[in-house]
Parts: sequence; structure tokens; C-alpha cells
Amino acid sequence: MQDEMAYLVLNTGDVLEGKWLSSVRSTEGELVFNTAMTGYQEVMTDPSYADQIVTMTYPLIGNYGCNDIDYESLKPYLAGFIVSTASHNPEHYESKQTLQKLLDEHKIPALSDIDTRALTRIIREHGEVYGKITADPYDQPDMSSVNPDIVSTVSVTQKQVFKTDQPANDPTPHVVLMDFGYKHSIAQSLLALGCDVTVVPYHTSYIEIQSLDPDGVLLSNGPGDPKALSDLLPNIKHISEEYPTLGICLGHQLVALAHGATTKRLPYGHRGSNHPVKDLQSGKVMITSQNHGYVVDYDSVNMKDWYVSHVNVNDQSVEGLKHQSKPLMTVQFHPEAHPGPIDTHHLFVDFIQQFITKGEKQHA
Ligand SMILES: NC(=O)CC[C@H](N)C(=O)O
Repeated sequence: MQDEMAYLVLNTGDVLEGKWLSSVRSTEGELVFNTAMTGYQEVMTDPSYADQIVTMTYPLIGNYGCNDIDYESLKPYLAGFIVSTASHNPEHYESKQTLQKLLDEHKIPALSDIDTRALTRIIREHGEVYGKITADPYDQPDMSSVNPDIVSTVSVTQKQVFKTDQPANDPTPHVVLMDFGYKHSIAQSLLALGCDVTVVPYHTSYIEIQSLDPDGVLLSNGPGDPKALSDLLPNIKHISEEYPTLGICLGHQLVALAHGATTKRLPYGHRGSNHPVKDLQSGKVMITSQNHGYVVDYDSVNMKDWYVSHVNVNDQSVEGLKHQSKPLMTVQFHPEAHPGPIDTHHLFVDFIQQFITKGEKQHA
């Protein structure tokens, strides 16, 4: 079985040969690349990558193993994983299993020994690339397999309540986290700051949220094209107008769409843990963790009610929005990091400061 040939067949006509890194042998999806040097376990378990085949540009992956604490969700949702050199002998005091074992356990098809430099160049050149991991080099990826309803496969189906063990605030603030595919470290960031967190399904209505009596609402990251969720926009608009709101990544894009802006595809996405972002108010540049293929169109933002709070230093794309008069802010990057630097962690503090300072609920 180990000798079976392993290929990544792309819709560009390119075929790359590698070695099997998992016992599950066939998958397809959109190819994306991540430039982070560490954090492969967090990348693999970030639900934003659902249905995508992720290639890591850093050449050695798996060298510190996989542990019990870096899961960003219960399991990896990505369609496939591609590396150059896979380490089979990890060394780290927290390591519990190898990369290969984790991929096998969760039945994620994966290849090693792929020329990830060549692959990344192909993705950069073509932008939107689909591929198939297969034993047959004449197989072709079927692009019709893209699931427009991908968020429903990663969101919780029932609410989950998490109580903080950090009695930092009195009364304890309560944040409702709308789950479009949330990374666990978002909830952990809020719990560590002394907030109770209720995670709710992505389609939870304004009335249901109201019945939970939150102090603030957070719309999470998640997979897919934000425009696929256009049915939800009136609900999101209503919620974000009534409660202090923080949108992260997909949550940012959805709040922007709900308030009349548009989104578009980036040429080949921002995925990595060293993307420089400028806070336009302070002038400070922060290094951020990112994972997105879409972006809010700068010119579509209604500057009467909003302003652009952050921009990407590399391509000037929109990285953050703030409402002119409401406690409503959104960011394209990941303030929870994991993996990545914690330069923008203060955004969680800014978010909760809006409802803890007066010790009483701020919304009507
Ligand atoms: N991490 C995210 O929330 C990603 C948002 C969206 N799926 C995109 O690719 O742009």
C-alpha cells in the first residue's frame, strides 16, 4: 500500500507527485497556501478551511508533533493537507501524537514530498485553483463538488454555555458567540477576560438572541464565500444594530454585507501568521494572523455611517471597520491569533470594555 503512487492533480493541468501521508486516499477541493512557520495543528483544525486543501509553504511540518491543547475545533474539517517534508519523529514535551497519526485518525487525505514551492507559485499565478489528491494521475477534480452550504456543516446545532472561571468583572458580562465555524481560542479569549460565553448556531434569530440577554454579540470566522449566506443578512443587521458587536473574519464580512458593503475574492488570499495591518487611528502597525480568501471592497463601504479602522500594509485591503455611532466593530484578521502573534488581542478588551465599564447592560 505504501508504494501506491500519490498525485495532486490540478485543474490548471499540472500534476504533482508526492507520497501518501495518510491512509485515506482521495479528496478534492480548492487549493490554498498558508505561510505560517508553526501552528499546523491550529491550521488543520480551524473550521474556516473546511472543504479546502491546505498546503503549508514552510518546508518542515510535524516536527513538534500534535498535542491536546492546540485544537481549534473538535476535529480537522479541511478536505486535504499537503506538505513538503513531514516529520515522523516529533520532539516536544506536550506532543501526544505524530502529524500522520492525527491525519489518519480524522481520515484527512494528505500528501508529503510535494514541491510546495512550485504548487504555491501555481496558486499565486492562477488565483482560484482546484485539485484532487488521488492515486491516478489522469483523475480530474470536479469543481461542482464545492458546497455552498458549508457553514451548516461546521456550526454547532444547539447552544453551548461556557462559564468563566475568572471573576474579573461584576456583574459577569455575557457574550453570545454566533458560530459560523468558530475557533475555540475566540471563546477562550473571552472566558479568560472574565466573560461568560454562549455559543449559538449561525442562523440563530434576533428574537432567540434577545432571549439570551447578552451584553454583546460576536460573529465568528468560518468557511466559504460570505455571499453564500445572503439570506442571513437582515437578521445580522438587526442584531448588530441592537447589541455591541464584534465581527471576526467571516463575521466581519457578513456585518459589512448586512450594512450594504460588498465583498470580492482576493487574488490568492491571505493565510499565515505575519500579515502587517495598520490601525489608521493610532498609526501603529501590528502583525496579525490571517486566513481568508475574500475581502470587503473598500469603495463599497458607506463612509457616512462607517469608517475603515484597519488596512493591510501589503495590499491596502480593508482589515477593519468601525461604525461611526454604534458600538460595532469588525476585523478581517484574527485577534485570537492561534497560530500567530497576539498584537491585536486588545480588540477583545476594547469589545468588552463597551459593556463592563458601567456595570450595567448598555443595550435597550
Ligand atoms: N477565517 C475566515 O473567517 C474566512 C472567511 C471567508 N471564508 C474567507 O475565506 O474569506
